[in-house]
Amino acid sequence: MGMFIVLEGIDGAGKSTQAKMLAKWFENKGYEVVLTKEPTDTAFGKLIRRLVLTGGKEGIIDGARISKEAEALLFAADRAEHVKKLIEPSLKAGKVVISDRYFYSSLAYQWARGLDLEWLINLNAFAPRADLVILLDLPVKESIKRINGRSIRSEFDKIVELQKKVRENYLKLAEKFEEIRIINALAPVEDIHNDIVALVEHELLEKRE
Ligand SMILES: Nc1ncnc2c1ncn2[C@@H]1O[C@H](COP(=O)(O)OP(=O)(O)O)[C@@H](O)[C@H]1O
Ligand SMILES: Cc1cn([C@H]2C[C@H](O)[C@@H](COP(=O)(O)OP(=O)(O)O)O2)c(=O)[nH]c1=O
Repeated sequence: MGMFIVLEGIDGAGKSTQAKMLAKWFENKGYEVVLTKEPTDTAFGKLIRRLVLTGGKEGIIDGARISKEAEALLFAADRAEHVKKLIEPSLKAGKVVISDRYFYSSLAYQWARGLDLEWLINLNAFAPRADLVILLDLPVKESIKRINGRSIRSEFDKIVELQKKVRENYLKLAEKFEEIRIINALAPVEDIHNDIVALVEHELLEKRE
C-alpha cells in the first residue's frame, strides 16, 4: 500500500504551494507520486465550479444559491469519483498520493455553512481516511492578504466570517481525527516545508521501517 497525505486549510493558507514542494521532495527520494486536488478537474469538479463556486446565474435557483445539502452532495459525488478512479488505484499500486483538500474540507466548510457535522461525516463515510492530514493554520487576515492578488475570486471565498468559522472548524476537527496535524502556516514557505517534511518522516516513514 502507498501513502495518502492530504493538505487542508482555509483559502490562501498555502496548500497548493506546499503540496507541490512535498511532491518534489518525495520524487527526489524515488517515490512515485500522484499530486491531486478537490474539487477535481473532472466533469464533477467543473459542475461544482459552475454551480457552487462562481455564484454565477446557473447556481441560482429561485433567487438563492443552490441548497447547502445539494452543495455537500456535489462535493461528495466528485470525491467518490476521485476515490474510486484515482486515489484507491494509486494507493494499491504503492504510490504516494498527495491531495490538496479532501473530505475534511467538506466537514469544515459545509459545517460552517450550517449542515450537521454527523450528517456530513456519514455522507463521506465511503472515503477512506488519509494516513496524514497537514492542517495549514493561519489567521484569516493573513490568508486574505495572500489571495488578494488573485484575479478570479468568487463571492464564496470573500466572506471573511465564513473563513473564520472554517478555521475554527478545522481546529475542532483536529481534536476528532487523530490523523490531522496542525502546522503554523504564518512562517516562510521554506520553513513550513521543513516542518511538513519532519512530520512526514516522523509520522509516516519511520513507522514503516
Ligand atoms: N508561507 C507563505 N508566506 C507568504 N506567502 C505565501 C506562503 N505560502 C504561499 N504563499 C502565497 O500565498 C498565495 C496562496 O498560496 P496557495 O499555495 O495558492 O494557497 P492555497 O492553495 O491554500 O489556497 C500564493 O500567492 C502563494 O504564493
Ligand atoms: C473540497 C471542498 C472544497 N470546498 C471549497 C473550499 C474552497 O473555498 C473551494 C475550492 O476552491 P478552489 O479555488 O479549488 O480552492 P482554493 O481557494 O483553496 O485554491 O471549495 C468546500 O466547500 N467543500 C469541499 O468539500
